[in-house]
Amino acid sequence: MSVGEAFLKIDGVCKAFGGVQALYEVSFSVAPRHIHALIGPNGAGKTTLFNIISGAFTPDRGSVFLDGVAIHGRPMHELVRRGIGRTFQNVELFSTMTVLENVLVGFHSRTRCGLLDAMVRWPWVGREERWARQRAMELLDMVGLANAAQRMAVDLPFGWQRLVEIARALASGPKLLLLDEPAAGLNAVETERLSQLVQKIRSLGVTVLLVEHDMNLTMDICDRIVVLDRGRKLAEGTPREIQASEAVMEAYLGKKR
Ligand SMILES: Nc1ncnc2c1ncn2[C@@H]1O[C@H](COP(=O)(O)OP(=O)(O)OP(=O)(O)O)[C@@H](O)[C@H]1O
Repeated sequence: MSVGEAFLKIDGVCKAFGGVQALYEVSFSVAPRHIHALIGPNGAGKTTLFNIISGAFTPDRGSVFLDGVAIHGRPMHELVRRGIGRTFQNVELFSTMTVLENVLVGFHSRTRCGLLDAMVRWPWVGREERWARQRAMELLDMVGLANAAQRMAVDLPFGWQRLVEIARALASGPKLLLLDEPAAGLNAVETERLSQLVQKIRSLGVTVLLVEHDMNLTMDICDRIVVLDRGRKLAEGTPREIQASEAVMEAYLGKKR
């Protein structure tokens, strides 16, 4: 892939926490509308890299480019506006809100309405609200949870909560969606549904970068895979290339297949 084709470019990123070098000189690119996975053993640095891309952490060295623009070190809210959406390893929904309200929160970066506007209730506030509710219901329909819209989010089975989180991330209109272990805790049927959902999201023009331990899912749906090991990039390639890599088998899959 030439640099011109990269939608997300990670360039020489380093990050240390005290004496722990969580990431060292990590570089790779993600092409637009690709599904790209980041895999590696526990502590490899995957979540740290997600946190850098989404603006939670600043790299010690190196750069992150989104569509050619340097975004490292920018605040999270700006990165959401620039088109980065994410979900978390431990699902982070608002416990006192319904499913629909949780998704509506995701529209905040796209609507004009501030606290004062909401109190005054200009006519356009109502229009924005109606638009956001309609879009939120469409997103819930897309993830298969339209019927659960009025339920409290915390009352849903864990697998469904993950889908709500994806719907909320989509509400911000991302161009790049970061999914942190989306299949964790899902049963086989839910994982199959997730697989179809991620491919549908890509078909809508969204680039997807996911951290995932479920190798079947990763090998099935990803165009390319980057393998991290102890903070360094160990390998990169197509699922077939990664499966055939001796280095990956040794470091990550324990030589057995
Ligand atoms: N906020 C932090 N403070 C101190 N050390 C951290 C912090 N975040 C991550 N680390 C350390 O950095 C290294 C990489 O952690 P990270 O969570 O990025 O790995 P990971 O590949 O996501 O692991 P897992 O698969 O277990 O989630 C680990 O040694 C971890 O203990």
